[in-house]
Amino acid sequence: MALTRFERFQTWILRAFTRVIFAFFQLLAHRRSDGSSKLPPITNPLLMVSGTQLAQKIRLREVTSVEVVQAYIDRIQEVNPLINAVVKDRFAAALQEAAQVDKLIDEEEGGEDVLEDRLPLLGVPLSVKESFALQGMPNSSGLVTRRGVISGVDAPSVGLLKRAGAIPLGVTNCSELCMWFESNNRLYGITRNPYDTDRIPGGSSGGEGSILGSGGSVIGIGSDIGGSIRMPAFFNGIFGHKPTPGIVSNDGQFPPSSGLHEDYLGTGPMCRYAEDLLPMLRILAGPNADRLSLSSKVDLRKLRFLSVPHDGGSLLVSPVDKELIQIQRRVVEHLEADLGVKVQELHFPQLKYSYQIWDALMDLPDKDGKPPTPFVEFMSDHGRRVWPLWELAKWVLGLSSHTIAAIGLALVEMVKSSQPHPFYLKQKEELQRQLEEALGTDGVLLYPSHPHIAPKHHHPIFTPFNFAYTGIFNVLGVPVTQCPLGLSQGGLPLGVQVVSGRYLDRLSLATALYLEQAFGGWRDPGSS
Ligand SMILES: CCCCCCCC/C=C\CCCCCCCC(N)=O
Repeated sequence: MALTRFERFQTWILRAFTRVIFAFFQLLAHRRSDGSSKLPPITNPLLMVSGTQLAQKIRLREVTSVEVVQAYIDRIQEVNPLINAVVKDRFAAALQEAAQVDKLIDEEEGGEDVLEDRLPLLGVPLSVKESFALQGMPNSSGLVTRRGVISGVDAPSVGLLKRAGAIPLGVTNCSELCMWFESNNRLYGITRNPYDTDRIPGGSSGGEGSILGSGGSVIGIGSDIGGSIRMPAFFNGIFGHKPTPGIVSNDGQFPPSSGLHEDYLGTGPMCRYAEDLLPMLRILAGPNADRLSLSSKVDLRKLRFLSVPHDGGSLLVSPVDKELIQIQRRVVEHLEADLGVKVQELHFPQLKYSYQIWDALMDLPDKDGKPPTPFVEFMSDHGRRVWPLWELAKWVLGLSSHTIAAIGLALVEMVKSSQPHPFYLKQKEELQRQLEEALGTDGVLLYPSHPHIAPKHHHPIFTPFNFAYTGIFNVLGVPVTQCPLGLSQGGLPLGVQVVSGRYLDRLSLATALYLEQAFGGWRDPGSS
């Protein structure tokens, strides 16, 4: 299924056209930009340890929870004016809760083990994506018409983290209705990348990515139906995990899932240190954790590693940056030299239809025949319908309360056929079969996280289909861990997606721990 000459010509024209338009856009945007700002380096050593280690230090009374929470509040206050990641804080309440934790530890007579077992994250600060219900905090998903919506209860996933002892510091920005990979909306504004504030932190969990990457949070929670955990994790140099579907509850988020979206949406941990991924997943999974056998030891030498360097040349998606191809090759070389394994390079011809496959699957009805809620319905203004073309006209005049991305998605929805194309459904079946066969029960696959290293602000408008590199694994229903791999020549995070078979999340999580050791994991953007 190689591309025909005509297809290659079409692609070339499309890319050249996009480049010219973006260059023109940049020229205009440059005149309005206030320039990139450098984040201050992290000076407090408390900010340089994992959540797991912080919890242990708190339990052992080496440090108080109040000290830890205060250290994170100080860092957020230092960086947030530059990155606009935390959109509403609860610092006073968090400090009170931390004081209660310290009191509880003073009074606990059962010993450290009891606390570790019952409250593994006791006293550790947590950030939460704003689209999740967190009691007493806004839950708008960046929608102006939801201004003032305050959660009365916690989303089940957030509740589990709180019951494990984590202390939420606030909620973080996302794209409008969580359906874009730049975190910008008309309610809270635009979030910036801590490594270069002229660049995107990704989306939709971009506030999480940005605050974690900047050292203003150590553990957080995100959601992902097309890459919304993995893209921000990649662009901000942190870890993120999209679990096997059906393991972590997606309830208590806005917008709620409909159609088959529940099968594709993943709620999962985002964090700076790989050792926090597994304990967080265990907590988030609740009773479902047993289905993942997370305590079984993984011997990396016994795994089969597979590497897919690119999607094979999609007409719609950009080619993968050279530095990303090179770093994935370095991972392969490292695995072979260090573990003595042979990494097999694979190519799946269907991957070049990743966007079309994702799009076709997203339109399918649920098992009762109910189609997904149209995107435009979520945009509606207190029951008043939003007309995408009218909204576009308003946007041009600067009068719309929606982002161009949301308007664009509503327009696309308006013109596209509601019947998924059978060709793409067939491609998905074939890809699923081949992927499952390749992964088996001991396979781990490396795949680029995105074609580009963190792009400039607004660039996704010109490359809207690039999320297909992550989106394809949502519809394939496999777990994926996003791993940082150091910085590019330009000082921006590099990374890779690590994919494993269904219910075998522990394989990609173990690989993440290994890659952190080998490639250095998260770096302080202030010192890099
Ligand atoms: C401004 C132009 C808009 C054109 C829209 C072209 C169609 C692209 C289709 C879908 C983009 C969805 C991006 C999904 C990003 C991640 C979503 C998630 N929550 O995981």
